[in-house]
Amino acid sequence: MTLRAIKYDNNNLEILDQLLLPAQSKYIQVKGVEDGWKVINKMQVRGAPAIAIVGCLSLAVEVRNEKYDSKKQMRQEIEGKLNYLVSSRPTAVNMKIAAEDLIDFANRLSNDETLDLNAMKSIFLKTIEDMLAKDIADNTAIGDFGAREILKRLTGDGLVRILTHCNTGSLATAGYGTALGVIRTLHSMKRLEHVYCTETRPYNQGARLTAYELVHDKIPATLIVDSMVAAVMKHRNISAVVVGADRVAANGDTANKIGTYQIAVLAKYHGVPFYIAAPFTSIDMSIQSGDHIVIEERPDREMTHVGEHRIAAKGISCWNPAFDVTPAALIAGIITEKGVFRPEQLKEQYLLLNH
Ligand SMILES: CSC[C@@H](O)[C@@H](O)C(=O)COP(=O)(O)O
Repeated sequence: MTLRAIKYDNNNLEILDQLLLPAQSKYIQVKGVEDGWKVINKMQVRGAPAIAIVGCLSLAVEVRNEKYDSKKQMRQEIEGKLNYLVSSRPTAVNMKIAAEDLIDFANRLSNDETLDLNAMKSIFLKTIEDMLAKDIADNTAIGDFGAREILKRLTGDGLVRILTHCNTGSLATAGYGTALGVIRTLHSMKRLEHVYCTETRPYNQGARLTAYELVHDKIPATLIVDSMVAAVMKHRNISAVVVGADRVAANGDTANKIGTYQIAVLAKYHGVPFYIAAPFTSIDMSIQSGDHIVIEERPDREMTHVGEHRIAAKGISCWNPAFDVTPAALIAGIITEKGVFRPEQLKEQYLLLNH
């Protein structure tokens, strides 16, 4: 069993094929941007932070091997390739934000007359390579802030029971995870009694990937199907729900894996605090509300089949949105690497802390 979704050494990029987990652990080499686009689009790598890191590293592999005539040519090619990578999946914002930042950075390097082509290339590559370590550091900070926030509200036996949805762990990030990072921290503090993870139909990120991570780390956990959430809240005394995000709008509305919204509605009814755990790179201040988030629709086959096996009646039509938007009013707090914010505080805190 391995929990390393992304391997990058000596300009060699490999990703753990998440379509094959948990049955097989097999790495695939990503030789450049074309491969990067394909592994993201086919969901061989998935999870908002991992998508951005793999996309950018696929560009790094290509940039290092490429011979450019000028800094201007390098800058132009970088821009075109990053824009192409952004088109691989539309909902998670991390790749788009990384692309905008890197295009802006390449422009500045290109205009800096003190730098030659080689210097521009190595500074640019180093910036991408640093994303791996930064993501892990952000996730451990999210884990600490999130655990403290949840324990602060605690009454009763001192132990918590958490419900989570989809996969937000080492497999969705460079390591440790966001919502699953909060769970890991609670477990390491010996304050976690139990985790309930949803199956997360139709792609089963919960049953295949989160369950795999929880078993790997020996965290006490139980798998439930998506339709059991209300029953678990009624019968198992859930302390908090913690999930990840693909895009958080300026007002706190949050797009995450399909099914998140209904969990938030159920949490409200049962008086369970509902948290989003996400790095600043998942916050999109360019949109005021979740109404502007484009929701990816995936092929029917992901609903009608499990692997090669058809489970739905032939001829039935399907609707398969991969994400939904949870309104800010249902969110108790957004746990980031810079602190935990109520949705209405997010904009002000982001503008203050994002540098
Ligand atoms: C830290 S991962 C956060 C989100 O990307 C995660 O909750 C999620 O919705 C993943 O969706 P996926 O379709 O598997 O890429």
